[in-house]
Amino acid sequence: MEEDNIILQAVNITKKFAGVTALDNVSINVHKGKVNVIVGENGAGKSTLMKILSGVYPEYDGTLLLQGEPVNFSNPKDAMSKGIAIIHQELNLIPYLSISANIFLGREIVDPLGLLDFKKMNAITKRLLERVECNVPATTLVSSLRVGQQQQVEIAKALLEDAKVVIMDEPTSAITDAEVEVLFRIIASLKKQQVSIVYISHKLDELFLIADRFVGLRDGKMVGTIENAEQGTKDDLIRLMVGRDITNLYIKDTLPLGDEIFKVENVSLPKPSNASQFLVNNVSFSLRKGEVLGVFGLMGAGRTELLETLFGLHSERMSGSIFIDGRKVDIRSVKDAVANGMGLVPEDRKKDGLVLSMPIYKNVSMASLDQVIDNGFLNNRAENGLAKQYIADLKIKTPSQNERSKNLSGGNQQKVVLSKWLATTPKILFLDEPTRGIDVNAKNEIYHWINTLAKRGLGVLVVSSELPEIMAICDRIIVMGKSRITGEFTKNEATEDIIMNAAIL
Ligand SMILES: Nc1ncnc2c1ncn2[C@@H]1O[C@H](COP(=O)(O)OP(=O)(O)OP(=O)(O)O)[C@@H](O)[C@H]1O
Repeated sequence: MEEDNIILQAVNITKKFAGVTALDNVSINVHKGKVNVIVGENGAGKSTLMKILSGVYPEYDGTLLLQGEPVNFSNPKDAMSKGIAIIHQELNLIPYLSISANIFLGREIVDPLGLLDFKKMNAITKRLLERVECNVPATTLVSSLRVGQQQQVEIAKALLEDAKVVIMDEPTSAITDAEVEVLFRIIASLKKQQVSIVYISHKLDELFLIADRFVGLRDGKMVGTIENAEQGTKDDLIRLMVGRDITNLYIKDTLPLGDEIFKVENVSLPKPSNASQFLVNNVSFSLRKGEVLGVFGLMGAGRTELLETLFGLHSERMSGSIFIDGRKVDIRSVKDAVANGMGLVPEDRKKDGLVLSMPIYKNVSMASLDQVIDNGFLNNRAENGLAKQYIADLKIKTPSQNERSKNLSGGNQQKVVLSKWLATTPKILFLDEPTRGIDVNAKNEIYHWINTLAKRGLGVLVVSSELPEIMAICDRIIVMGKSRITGEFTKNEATEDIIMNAAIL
């Protein structure tokens, strides 16, 4: 590869945090007009490297070269003015401002009188929105946009500054399949304009659709590249990430099922704004001990609302009945749910699952304080012991149980949330998208965990929008569409086509 095909280079980059070397002498090249995919297990250092490339971390050892010239970005704005933009997993728009105001925030256009030139800014925004296939007026409030559209606005914002490199950190983790298609078309058109993409994702199948080349990171080190993505196989990619083949790929054991542990009858949840429309509409199902029941549905089908309703989060509006071990229960709060042996690992770990500023051990014990209280006092040793056990069991990558949760990589944060709920020793566990943002190896480990829990006699309800996942890990699958149950299939009956057809009813 000739030098002029390389737009951005990281040369011998080392980045240390207290106690952790996140990047160890890493050198990578970003090729011009290509989709450069960075792969690696959770905690490998991908996000840290992206933050260095985009000015979020101005301090590190080593050098960045932009078109062969050394650069040092003092902050993301500085990086952006030099043509490097980053689209974070959590989008950064201001909801109560218009699209145009967001795009021009901090770089507003003023007319000769010094007044804000809305007409000009709206006109430029309109053109940028067209480039990213977002067909809404420039004056639309960001709060009224779907997540996928907000992401398109972020990309439009990057294009305003004529980005040469756009970094995307797990861009498809929260958008619909239709929005993914639009995103991939935008990426293709950016490539044509010689814009370079740096892309991180754990969804291996999608990577093969868009990657031109792969760069592998492992434990903070650069371990190799696959220069021609078309010639790489899924096994090559896994080997690059993990350093070995994953031989123990998951297939669920078929276990004898126990008695019915959980039953739901005619559960409904009306919309807060309109009691004649429903977020969950007349849902009934049952779950047996040792059973893994999947809930599949497209975005907005009511899956997360169903779990929340059953977990006592909307008790004031909910109707219908819940039975545990054949006994009718009244779940009016999360506390009631936990007291009745239920656990919920939520979809949005940062918002609902973790207190990020707290150390790991506090998060792990948070929902099971009775286990770590001695004579009315918190027993620090018991709390630490509990956390240590889960760090070992779930292979959480951290210097110690004292590390603040916000310093963990995304995948490892997810494992802490899982630990928190396993520590409550639930009888019924709800998992909402349990492997989002999780690498291929850790996914496999989590599947084995789910199997182990089922063997211990738990009833497990798993919501997932990944069809291959739900088909691999469940004994039975219910499908939701438009807030109702639209299909139910055993493991043997389920095929991707049948499930998808039920979901789009
Ligand atoms: N601010 C921080 N303070 C301390 N340690 C950190 C900080 N940020 C990252 N780390 C550590 O650096 C390592 C690399 O983390 P990074 O987030 O870059 O991984 P990643 O490859 O993006 O992982 P994932 O796929 O799980 O998101 C991890 O061990 C993480 O705990």
